[in-house]
Amino acid sequence: MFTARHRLELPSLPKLANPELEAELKGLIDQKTKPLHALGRLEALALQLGLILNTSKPQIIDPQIRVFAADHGLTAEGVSAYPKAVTQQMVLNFLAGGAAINVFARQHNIALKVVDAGVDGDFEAHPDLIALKVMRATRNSLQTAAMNADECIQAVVCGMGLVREAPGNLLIVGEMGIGNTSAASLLLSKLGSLSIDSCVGPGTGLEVNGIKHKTAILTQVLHKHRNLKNPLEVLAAMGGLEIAMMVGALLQAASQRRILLIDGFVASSALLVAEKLQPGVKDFAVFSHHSAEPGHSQLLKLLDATPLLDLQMCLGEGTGAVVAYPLLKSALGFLNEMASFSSAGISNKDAE
Ligand SMILES: Cc1cc2ncn([C@H]3O[C@H](COP(=O)(O)O)[C@@H](O)[C@H]3O)c2cc1C
Ligand SMILES: O=C(O)c1cccnc1
Repeated sequence: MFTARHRLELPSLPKLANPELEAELKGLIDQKTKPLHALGRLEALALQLGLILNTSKPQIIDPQIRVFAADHGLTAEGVSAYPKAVTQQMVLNFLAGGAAINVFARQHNIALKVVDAGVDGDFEAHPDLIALKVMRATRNSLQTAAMNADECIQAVVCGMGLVREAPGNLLIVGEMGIGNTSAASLLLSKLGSLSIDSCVGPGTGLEVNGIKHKTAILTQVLHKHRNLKNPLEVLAAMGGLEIAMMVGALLQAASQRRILLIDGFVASSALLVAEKLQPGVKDFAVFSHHSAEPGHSQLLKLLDATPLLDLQMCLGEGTGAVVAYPLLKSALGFLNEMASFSSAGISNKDAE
C-alpha cells in the first residue's frame, strides 16, 4: 500500500525550449551545402540533439548502455515461451560478452554495464556487473502487487543513482527479464487506457494459443489491480524491478540533459511510466526503432513518437537503440563538419 510516507523525489527537468538556439541551429542546418531539407529526418535529429545538449556544436561524449536484469513472479502463469532461468543465464552471457548487445556495443565502442536489479540467482563479482538486487524476482502480480511501495521506490531511486554517477551524455537502457513483455503490456494497457488485446503479443515467440493464454492471464491481472490510478502504484503492482530501475535511470538522465536513446517495447514502457511521473521526459528521447512486438505501435502512438528504424527486430537488451546509434553520429557529423554555402563558395538557391 502506498501511504503519505511513500514519496518519490523526482529530479526536475531542464527547459528544452530555447528559441534563440533553435533559430541558430536551423540557420546552420539550412546553410549546409545541400538543397534545403535534403538530409530529411537527420536534420530534425540534429536540431533535437542540439537542443538537448544545449549547444550549436553538439557532440556525443562517452555513451553508456545499462542493461537492467530482473525476474518476474508472473512467469509462474506461463506467460513466456522461455523458462525464467534464461534471465540469469543471459546475464552470464552478457558478462562473457556473447549476447547481441555485446556485439553491437563493441562495434560502436559504447560502454556496457549489466545491472542485477532482481534476478532470481546469484552472481560472482564481475567488473561489468552492478549488483543492486532489490529482491529475488517480483511477486506474482496475479496474486498480489509485484512490488510493495518501498521496493518499487527503492528500484526507481537505484536507477537514478546509477545514472547520476555515470559518465557521458547519452544513455541507452536495455533490459533482460523473462516475462517482461507481459509487464510492459500491462503498464501500457493500464496507463494508456487501452484494451489489453491491443497491447499483447508473442514476446519471445508464443504461438496463437500461447498469446491467448497470456492475454487471459493479463486480463485477470488488470482486473485484480483495477482500482489503481497513480502511475507509481501501477508500476509497483504490475511492473518489474528492471522496468522500475529504467524509469529512474531515464528520469535522472533527462534531468542532466543526457540524450535518451530508446530501444523497443519494454524500454518504451519504462519511458511511458517516466512520462506519466514527469511530463516532458519524452522530449529528451530519440526513438530508435519500431519493435515487431505489436504493442509497440500503440505505445509509440501514445508517446507521439516516430522511430528512426523499422527492422522487424524484437529482442530488447537495448539492441535496436545501438543499431540506430550511427544515425545520431551522422546527424551530428553533418551539423559539425559539413561546409556551408558561404564557406565553400557555392551558389545558393535564388542567387544571381
Ligand atoms: C535467449 C533470449 C535472449 C533475450 N534477450 C532479450 N530477450 C527479451 O525477451 C524477454 C521478454 O520476452 P517474454 O516476455 O516473452 O519473456 C526479455 O528478457 C527481453 O529482453 C531475450 C529472450 C531470450 C529467450
Ligand atoms: O521490443 C522489445 O523490447 C522486446 C520484444 C520482445 C521481447 N523482448 C523485448
